[in-house]
Amino acid sequence: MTTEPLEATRAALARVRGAEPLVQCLTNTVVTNFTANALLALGASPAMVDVPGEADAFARVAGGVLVNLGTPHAEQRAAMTEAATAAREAGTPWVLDPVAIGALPVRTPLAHALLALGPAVVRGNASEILALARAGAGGRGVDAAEKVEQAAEAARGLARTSGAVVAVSGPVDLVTDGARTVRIANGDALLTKVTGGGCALGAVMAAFAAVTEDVFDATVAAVTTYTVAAELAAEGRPGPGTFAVRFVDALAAVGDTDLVARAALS
Ligand SMILES: Nc1ncnc2c1ncn2[C@@H]1O[C@H](COP(=O)(O)OP(=O)(O)OP(=O)(O)O)[C@@H](O)[C@H]1O
Ligand SMILES: Cc1ncsc1CCO
Ligand SMILES: [Mg+2]
Repeated sequence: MTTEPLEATRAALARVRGAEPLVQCLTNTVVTNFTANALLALGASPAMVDVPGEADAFARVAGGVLVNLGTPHAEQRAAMTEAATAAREAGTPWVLDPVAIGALPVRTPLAHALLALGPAVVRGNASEILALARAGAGGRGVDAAEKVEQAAEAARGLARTSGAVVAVSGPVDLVTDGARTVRIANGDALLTKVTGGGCALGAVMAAFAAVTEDVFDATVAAVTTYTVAAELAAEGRPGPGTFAVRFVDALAAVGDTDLVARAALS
């Protein structure tokens, strides 16, 4: 890290809230509303601009872009390639979330093609990262079949070959740029009982990357803020529906005191 990670996280969160970065999301139909609410609660400004003919221009003015392959219909696939190409040209950091790749025949080659367009961050569960690194067959639908540490070496290799920061989610998240690796032991299993727990994290990474020079610092800050908020929301062990609502509230409320008290970075 360029700065001590907890300090970098606190500073990055303040920048997100101060700058209200515009985050373009090309994401799946399951999690669109949850993702927009998570970004708004955090202090960012979401825009689900995923139509060919609009995606290019928007990626040039957005602070960050999310490309999530959860439900990649033909029109959205065209817009994804458009947005990623424009983001690369304009220097807009963009996040690739290769949802459920491995065996599925449309999204798997699409993920590899998008990877070649230079995402700033690749975010996925262990099975998705192993599949993108061509070291695994993929997960069970959108869920991981492997543990985070089983994907650690593949994540480092993928970071080195692609130039992206790679983030593997799970009970303990791992973030690597191929040289540096940080683990974040925060979060709550309730995040896996609500759809979009991983998908909204990708959007939050785009918001942090929009306001942070070092993409590795940005990604660590995003995961730390997001998973500490999940811990706040999980207090009292609510059911999954109540947790989802409380999580949005917690993204708005999470602050320095919570980060200092809870962040478990190593
Ligand atoms: N057992 C757990 N304990 C604590 N936090 C967890 C646990 N499992 C996942 N998380 C957290 O949940 C978030 C989403 O991670 P997960 O690995 O479930 O993503 P995913 O499989 O891509 O999700 P999605 O269903 O959105 O595709 C991350 O912030 C991670 O830290
Ligand atoms: C359930 C589901 N199916 C495709 S995308 C998605 C959201 C969680 O990844
Ligand atoms: Mg996922």
